[in-house]
Amino acid sequence: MSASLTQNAIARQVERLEYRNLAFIDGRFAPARSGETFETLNPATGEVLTEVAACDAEDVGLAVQAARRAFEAGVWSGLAPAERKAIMQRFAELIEEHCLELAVLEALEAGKPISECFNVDIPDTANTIRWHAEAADKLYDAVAPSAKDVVATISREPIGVVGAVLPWNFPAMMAGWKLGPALVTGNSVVLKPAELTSLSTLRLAELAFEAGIPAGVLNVVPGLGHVAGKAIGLHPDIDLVTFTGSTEVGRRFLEYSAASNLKRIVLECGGKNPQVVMPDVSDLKTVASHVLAAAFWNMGENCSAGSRLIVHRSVKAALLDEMMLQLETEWTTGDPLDPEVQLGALIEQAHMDKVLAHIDQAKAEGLALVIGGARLREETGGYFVAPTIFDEVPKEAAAAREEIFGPVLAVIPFDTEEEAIAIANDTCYGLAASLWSEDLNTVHRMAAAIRAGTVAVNCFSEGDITTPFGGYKQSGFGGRDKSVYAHDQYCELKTTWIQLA
Ligand SMILES: NC(=O)C1=CN([C@@H]2O[C@H](COP(=O)(O)OP(=O)(O)OC[C@H]3O[C@@H](n4cnc5c(N)ncnc54)[C@H](O)[C@@H]3O)[C@@H](O)[C@H]2O)C=CC1
Ligand code: BAL
Repeated sequence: MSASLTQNAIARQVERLEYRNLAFIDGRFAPARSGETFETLNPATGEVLTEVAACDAEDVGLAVQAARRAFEAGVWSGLAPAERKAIMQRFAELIEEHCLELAVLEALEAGKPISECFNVDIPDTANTIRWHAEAADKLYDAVAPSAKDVVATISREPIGVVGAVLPWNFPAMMAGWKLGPALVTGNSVVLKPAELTSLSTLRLAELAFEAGIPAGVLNVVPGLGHVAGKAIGLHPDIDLVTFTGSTEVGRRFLEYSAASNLKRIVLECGGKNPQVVMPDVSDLKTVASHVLAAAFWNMGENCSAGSRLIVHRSVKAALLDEMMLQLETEWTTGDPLDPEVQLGALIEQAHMDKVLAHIDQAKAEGLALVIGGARLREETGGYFVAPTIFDEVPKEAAAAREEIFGPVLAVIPFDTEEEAIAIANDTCYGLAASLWSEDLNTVHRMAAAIRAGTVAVNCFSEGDITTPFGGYKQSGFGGRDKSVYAHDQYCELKTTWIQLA
C-alpha cells in the first residue's frame, strides 16, 4: 500500500467527488441531444452512482464533425511533433496529479481494488501517455532505395478521425493505450467508454483539454454498445476504429466496416491463456504467486488472464498446495475502497451470473472443485465471487475452452512437452501465455511453439510499454497496442516519388 493511500484520504476523496456524466464534444460537456441517460452502478453495492448521458448516432455524428473539423484545421494534426509532445506530457502530469481521484472513480464504478487503481492502473495510464509523447519527435520516416534519378520518401501521416471503443475492465488504462499513440501521431479521436465505466474516461477528457489538447481533438461519447458503439462502427467519416473487448463484438466491427466505408479496424479481443509449468521448476513459491496473479488479478476480468494452468503431473500436487496456502493467506476479497483488499467485485450482476453459471456447469460436469465455487459477500448487494480452482479438467470441458472472464482457473495436467504445447495451442485464441522452466533449451523451444502474441517466461506479465500487445488467431486483428508499433495502426504510409530532372 502506498504511503498516501490511506482510508482517510480515500474517504475524503469520495466525499468531494464530482461526477462528469455528460458527453464531451468539441471541448464542452453537454447532455445527449435526445436527453436520454443511463444509470451507472457501484458493483460493490449494486447502488446507482449517477446517470450518464446516453449518446446515440446524432451525438456520435456531432463528435465526428468536431473531430474532422479539428483535423482539417490542423490545430493538432498540423503541429510539429515536439509541440504535441509537450501538451501530451502535460496531460500525463495532470493524470498523476489527479491519481487518487481517478483511482477512486475506477474502484467505485468498476469494482477494482483501490490499491491496484492507485498504484498500477492510473500511474500506468500516465506513463503510457508520457512514453508515447516522448516518442513523438524521435521516430523518423524513410527514403526508399529506389532508382538513381528518383527520390522516394516513405512517410507516415495521421489517418484522420479515429473511433475508439473500449471495455470496462481497465477503463483508464485502455483509454491510455489508445489515446497515447492515436493523439501523438496527430489524429482526432471519438472515444466511447464501456457503458459500465464512463466516469474516469470523461474526467480524462477534461484533463486532456486542460493540458492544451484543442477542442474537437478528443471527444468522449458515453453510450450503449448497440447504439453509440454501432454508430461509431458505421459512421462514414471515421477512418479507423480501434476496439478492445469481446471477440463477438470485434467481429461486428468488421461487419460495420464492410457495410460502411471500409474503415480500418484494429481488434484486441479475448483470450483463454495457458500457463505452462514444466517439471524442472524448483521455486514453487514464486511459480504459485505468479500463477495466482495471472488467474485472479483484476478478479480474472482480464483478456490476458492465465485461466488454464497446464502443469506437469509430477509437480501438480506440490504446486496446488502452495497456491492454496497463498490464496488463503494473501488474497482477500472485500470492499474495493479498502486499500488492503486484493479482490473486488465483478463488474455487474449479469456478468457475475454468467461466471457463476460457468462454475455450476463445471460442477455438474463432475470437475474436481479445489477451492471457491460460490458467490461471496451477498449481504452487501455486491457482485463478489470467490477465486475458484477446478483440477483435472479435461481439455474438452467448457472450463478449459471458454473465456469465463472471472476468477476461475482450470488445472490441466500433462505428461510430455508435446502434449503441453498441443493443449496450450488448442484454442481459437492466442493472446498471451506464461511458460515456466529453468532449462534454456526448453524455454526457447516452447516459447517459439506457443501461438500467442506475448509469451512471458518465468513470470506472469503483459510486458511493459516498450513491448507490443495483441493477439494471434481470434484474439486480435489489424495491429498492436503499446510500443512504437502501436503508432502504425494510426498512420497511413505515403510514398512520394520524385523524378529528378
Ligand atoms: N479485453 C477483453 O478481452 C475484454 C473481453 N471481454 C469479454 O466480453 C464479454 C462481454 O463483456 P462486454 O463488456 O459486454 O464486452 P463487449 O465486447 O460487449 O464490450 C466492449 C465495448 O464494445 C461495445 N459494444 C457492445 N456491443 C456493441 C455493438 N453491438 N456494436 C458496437 N459496440 C458494441 C461496448 O459498449 C463496449 O464499449 C466478457 O464477459 C468477456 O468475456 C470484455 C471486456 C474486455
Ligand atoms: N489486460 C489489458 C487488456 C485487456 O484486458 O483488455
